[in-house]
Amino acid sequence: MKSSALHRDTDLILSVEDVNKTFDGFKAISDLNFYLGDGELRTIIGPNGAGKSTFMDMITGRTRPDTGKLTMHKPDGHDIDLSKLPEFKINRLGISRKFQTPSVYTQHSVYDNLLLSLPRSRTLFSSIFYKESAADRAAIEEALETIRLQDLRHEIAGNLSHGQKQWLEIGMLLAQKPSILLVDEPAAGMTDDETERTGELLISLAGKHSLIVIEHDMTFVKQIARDGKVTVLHQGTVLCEGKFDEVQNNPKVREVYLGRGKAA
Ligand SMILES: Nc1ncnc2c1ncn2[C@@H]1O[C@H](COP(=O)(O)OP(=O)(O)OP(=O)(O)O)[C@@H](O)[C@H]1O
Repeated sequence: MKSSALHRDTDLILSVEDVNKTFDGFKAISDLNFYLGDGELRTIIGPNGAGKSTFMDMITGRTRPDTGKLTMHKPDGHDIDLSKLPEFKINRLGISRKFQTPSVYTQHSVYDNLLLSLPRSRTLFSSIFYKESAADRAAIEEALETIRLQDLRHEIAGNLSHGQKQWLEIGMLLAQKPSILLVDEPAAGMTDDETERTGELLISLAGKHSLIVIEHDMTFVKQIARDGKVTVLHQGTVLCEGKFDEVQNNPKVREVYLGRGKAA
């Protein structure tokens, strides 16, 4: 039952099958199997060292699996073997990653940050002849609306709050129209209000994009998971998968994760 072909009926966008990764004799990822539906918002939790970052690193090509398959399923029916591709080519396929710390151009305005992130505009930006097109402006307006920073479009990004910077960076990634967006602990360091708004933002992206969100904050996980699936990683493999309540009440999860006092 591990053939990716068998899973095509269910509109998958990503299959990770029998993946292993060892660092200096330490098995960071162990027989990992994971399937992401097209348009799904999947939350991943797991204790420190469970392999969450390594998992994302393998999807984006930052780290190569020792064995196993990572396949992106394109809407046109083509399957692409990610394990053979360099990082920049995986990015060009529409797999984008948002790291935990915000990365924006602090000297530029919110608007110009979004302009800079549009495909092709970065190399042209410094040219005095560069003028954004109507399509560019429409894409920027759409991103501003999605991240709810319309009123701060002229603000210098360096002056934004931590949460606003995170939303801006998400907007910058969205300007590239990713198919799969990987988001690493978006709520870390945010106020409660910012956390809730971030949850609303991610929920609004599901359907248009497929998302994998790693998070430790259980209130936030509950907010974004809603009726969707939560995957629990432990010792480099999937310990269990299910709805938030099922996962939270699973004795194995409580033992390895919730029982360690990190969660609600
Ligand atoms: N480049 C590397 N070299 C050696 N060991 C590594 C490397 N990358 C990760 N590891 C080890 O693999 C294991 C999994 O690490 P990983 O960072 O993927 O876990 P994580 O679930 O993201 O943890 P955290 O929640 O603390 O970020 C850890 O024991 C880590 O020390």
